[in-house]
Amino acid sequence: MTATILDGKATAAAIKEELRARVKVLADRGRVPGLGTVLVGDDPASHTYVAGKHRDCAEVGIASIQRELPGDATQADVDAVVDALNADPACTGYIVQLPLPKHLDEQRVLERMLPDKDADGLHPVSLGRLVLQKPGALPCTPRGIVELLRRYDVEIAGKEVVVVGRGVTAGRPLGLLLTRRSENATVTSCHTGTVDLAAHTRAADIVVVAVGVPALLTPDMVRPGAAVLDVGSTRVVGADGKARMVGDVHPEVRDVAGYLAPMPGGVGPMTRAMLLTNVVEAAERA
Ligand SMILES: Nc1nc2c(c(=O)[nH]1)N[C@@H](CN(C=O)c1ccc(C(=O)N[C@@H](CCC(=O)O)C(=O)O)cc1)CN2
Repeated sequence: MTATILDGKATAAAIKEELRARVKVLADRGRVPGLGTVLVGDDPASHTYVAGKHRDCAEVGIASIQRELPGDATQADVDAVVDALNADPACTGYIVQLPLPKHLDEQRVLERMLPDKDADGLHPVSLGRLVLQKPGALPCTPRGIVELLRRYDVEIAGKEVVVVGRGVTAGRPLGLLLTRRSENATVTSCHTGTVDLAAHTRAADIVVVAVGVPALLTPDMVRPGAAVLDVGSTRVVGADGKARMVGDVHPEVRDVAGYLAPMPGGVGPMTRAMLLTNVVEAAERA
């Protein structure tokens, strides 16, 4: 068996097309949405991701507000940028690119944001709304995973889902999202403390891996026909001395799974598309 590829790139392109039309309606009413980004330091991956977010904005007609701070910025420097975005009427919503440099208190920065301007769904109030199943911005990676499965008609309701990883941007909120009444999956959360990971993954209809351990999920750990989504992304240097990004799913899983969201080209582009969706929805609510 060769898995059907859950093509996040093509799906994100279709979503952006839909968003372009919605942004035009807003713009015709004089309400162009604006996305702000706060980027601290010179981590190359973070710079790439933020640049991609602004390219996406340009594609669909969302205005961009970019704020960059040096790697030695103080907590007060970051607070000042957050306060300015909170007060800026042109900024519908914004994100603080994670991770922040180690000397900064990430949680304090997120908590300083106005919850209604949280475009990422990572503010404690947004996460609380998710727990309570109240409307609010949803974290982009989990939302992208659910949207990708939906658009490929992969049944979620009643299915056994194993989520490997409990980070705040992906694994932990994904469990909350999938167990909402509207999704109705049964979710097992696995992590570094899980004793027999393979026993869990082998019993799953859907496996999502988001830990950052290259090729952690091997073919023998997957039930034939299951849907597998790779969220991990680790920079490795090959024998040829060249650096490349690798996922958490072993390439041969493609021969066992029924569906595969690969890395690259699966969940990552959906994360970006869901950020735009959150911003457009916030502008439509305002
Ligand atoms: N404030 C946030 N910080 C971070 C988030 C987030 O959702 N909000 N998620 C990640 C980084 N991220 C977006 O910010 C992100 C990561 C990867 C991709 C992506 O499209 N990756 C490509 C592969 C990588 C590449 O080719 O360079 C893919 O999967 O096809 C998009 C967004 C952590 N920080």
